Amino acid sequence: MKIAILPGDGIGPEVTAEAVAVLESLALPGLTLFEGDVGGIAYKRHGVPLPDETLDMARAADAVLFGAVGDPSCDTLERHLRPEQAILGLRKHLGLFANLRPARVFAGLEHLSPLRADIAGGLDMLIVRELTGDVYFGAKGRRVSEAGEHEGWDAMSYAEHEVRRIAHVAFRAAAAGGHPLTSVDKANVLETSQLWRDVVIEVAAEYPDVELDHMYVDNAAMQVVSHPDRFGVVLTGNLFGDILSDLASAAVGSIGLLPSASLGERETAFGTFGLYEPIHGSAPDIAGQGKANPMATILSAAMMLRHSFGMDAEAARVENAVAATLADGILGGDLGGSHGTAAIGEAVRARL
Ligand SMILES: NC(=O)C1=CN([C@@H]2O[C@H](COP(=O)(O)OP(=O)(O)OC[C@H]3O[C@@H](n4cnc5c(N)ncnc54)[C@H](O)[C@@H]3O)[C@@H](O)[C@H]2O)C=CC1
Ligand SMILES: CC(C)CC(=O)C(=O)O
Ligand SMILES: [Mg+2]
Repeated sequence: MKIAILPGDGIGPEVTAEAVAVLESLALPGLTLFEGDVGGIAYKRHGVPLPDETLDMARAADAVLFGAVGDPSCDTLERHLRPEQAILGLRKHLGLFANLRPARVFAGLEHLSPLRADIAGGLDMLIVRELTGDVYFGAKGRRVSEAGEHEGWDAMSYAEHEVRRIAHVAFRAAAAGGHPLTSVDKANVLETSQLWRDVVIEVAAEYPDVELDHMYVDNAAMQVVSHPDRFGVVLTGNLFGDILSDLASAAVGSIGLLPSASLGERETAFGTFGLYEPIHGSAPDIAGQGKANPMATILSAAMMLRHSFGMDAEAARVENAVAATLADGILGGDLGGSHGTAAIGEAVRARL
């Protein structure tokens, strides 16, 4: 089992180190780790945010553990050289169109949520976000209008096959768990969303046991914090999924708690090839201070064990250790505590 470790920028290396330590302490037989440069650090060392060697390393691996990319000193670079292009490029080149972002309040940990405990207790949803299409990957540019004004533009589009394949992922997840499925779009305004909705309705015919409803994204944002219990599986596009998952993380308690799995169609000898990363970014405001919560990355490693290595028991072991750490009040600053990155990682390992 080969894992490519891509720590990236800011808090990426700090949180990745703790997740790697958790994986190593499980003493899994035949585990080999390779490390590569990605993001701003790669730009500074190699002149590009996603060097060919890094992409080749990811391709040769059975799974990728990714930290985060983003560096304020790179924000004025031409867009194709910016650190964020590395994660977009990895997703696109590796065909990782299905992003799973589970958000749940662990039983007994409702107090970590800013929501009222009776509302927070109902938060247990899986956001299935399309990851290689939408406005993030459309044509974009600058132009000058007839009036001489500068304009920025980004094209939003989805092709039927892109919607169909992510819809199947979401319907399968809903069917397997007996959950309702909510497809989130903005079909009242966007043609891209109307096509999305039409295709989702078509796919629904193959899953007669899944209860499907459609919701506009603005309403969905409200419902995530007012009635989270009405969501089981949430199916949505790249842009809306990005925003809704940060919102869901805040409702859980912190963005430092939400993991993700990015999957495609490639199968390895061990499971489905995937890239695993926390949903947060490089958090430049706390980088280098040992303050970052590594739990989202540790939980991402647990998702790797489940999806890429078929190790459900080990995945549950890691998830239970994180829940026990939280229950014991070992909290980072993001959750009102004072524990640092290393202390949290150590506490999780002690509870494995
Ligand atoms: N997948 C990726 O690599 C992503 C990269 N980014 C990049 O990261 C950089 C910073 O972006 P922001 O919008 O500030 O989002 P961010 O997620 O990095 O940070 C947002 C806020 O959450 C806090 N935070 C994030 N992760 C945390 C953790 N593990 N523990 C404690 N607090 C945490 C940060 O301190 C900050 O106050 C930008 O360059 C952005 O483009 C943003 C999102 C995803
Ligand atoms: C940096 C962006 C491209 C990605 C992002 O915010 C995310 O995937 O959550
Ligand atoms: Mg995001």
